[in-house]
Amino acid sequence: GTGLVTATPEANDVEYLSPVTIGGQTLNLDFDSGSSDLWVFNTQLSRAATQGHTIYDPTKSKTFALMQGASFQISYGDGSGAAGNVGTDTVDIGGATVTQQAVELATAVSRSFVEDTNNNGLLGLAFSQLNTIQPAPQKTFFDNVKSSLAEPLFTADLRAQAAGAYEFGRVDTSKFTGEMTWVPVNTTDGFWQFTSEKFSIDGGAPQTSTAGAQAIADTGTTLLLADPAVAQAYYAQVDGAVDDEQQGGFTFPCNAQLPDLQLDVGGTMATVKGTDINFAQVDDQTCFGGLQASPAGLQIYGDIFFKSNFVAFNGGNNTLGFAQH
Ligand SMILES: O[C@H]1CN[C@@H](c2nc(-c3ccc(C(F)(F)F)cc3)no2)C1
Repeated sequence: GTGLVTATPEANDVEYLSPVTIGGQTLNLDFDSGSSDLWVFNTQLSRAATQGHTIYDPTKSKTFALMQGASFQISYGDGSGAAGNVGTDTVDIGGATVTQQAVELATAVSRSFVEDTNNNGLLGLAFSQLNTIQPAPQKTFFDNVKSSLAEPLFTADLRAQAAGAYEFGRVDTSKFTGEMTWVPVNTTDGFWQFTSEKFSIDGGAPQTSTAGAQAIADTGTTLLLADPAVAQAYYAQVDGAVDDEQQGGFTFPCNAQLPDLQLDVGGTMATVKGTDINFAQVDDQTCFGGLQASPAGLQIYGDIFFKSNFVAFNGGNNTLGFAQH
């Protein structure tokens, strides 16, 4: 079978939310190809924590079962996190269905999740080895649904300030232009990881990123966190750009002409549109860049990258497909 849901951007495209039906109850979740837990806001959380959120009530589901003795605790790149207990229930994403999917019920969430009232939990789409359930890690929705899909893959079609889609089981070739390039994935660390060691600015001479070399496709990260050499070289081409410690990264005058950025994905160059690199206004003249230096050795290609590139995640042969859109 297949499954299709919309991916609706929050303000400034900081995240994209998609409807998931759990035991007959539908919540908007943040699909995250950089983690592997499916957890939800639910009736166990305090009224204060759930104010404004849509919550899952396991007592109202005919198909819920508690996973005795199981718990989870997860933290994300920005220091946010959640923890709680675990059950199983029927999970449906746009028609693709898994019975007895591990559903993690938060009993504690960090402040930033409480305040993000449209986000009612995360659905992890990285590899199951990263699942945090104890004593025994459980499979992701994709791992469970894969064998029943027409093709063992899902695609991310994220758009700048417009509704996009996640699709399970097929590659909708009407969603992109030109050819799709497939590259091998290194699953050792549980991410959709690939080699990315070259870059160019506005189609100029290719340069080699020094610390870079490896990148992950991460729909749950807002920005494009690249090798510092990439960010330095890019913003050197933008008049008035500065690395502003107070703002936490590179900023530039909002009327700046932003060049396109080409990034190597497994040997082929993928383009990130300059317009997509203007992320958000931080004061009347100044804008914050969607391209920033990665704090780690690993490059994290987040939503800024996906706005220019349609990506297919193939769990059958562990490859990633990239196409411009
Ligand atoms: O951990 C890595 C795996 N993917 C990245 C990720 N980060 C979040 C996240 C979502 C929402 C929030 C909050 F609502 F603001 F709290 C915080 C973090 N989701 O995926 C980073």
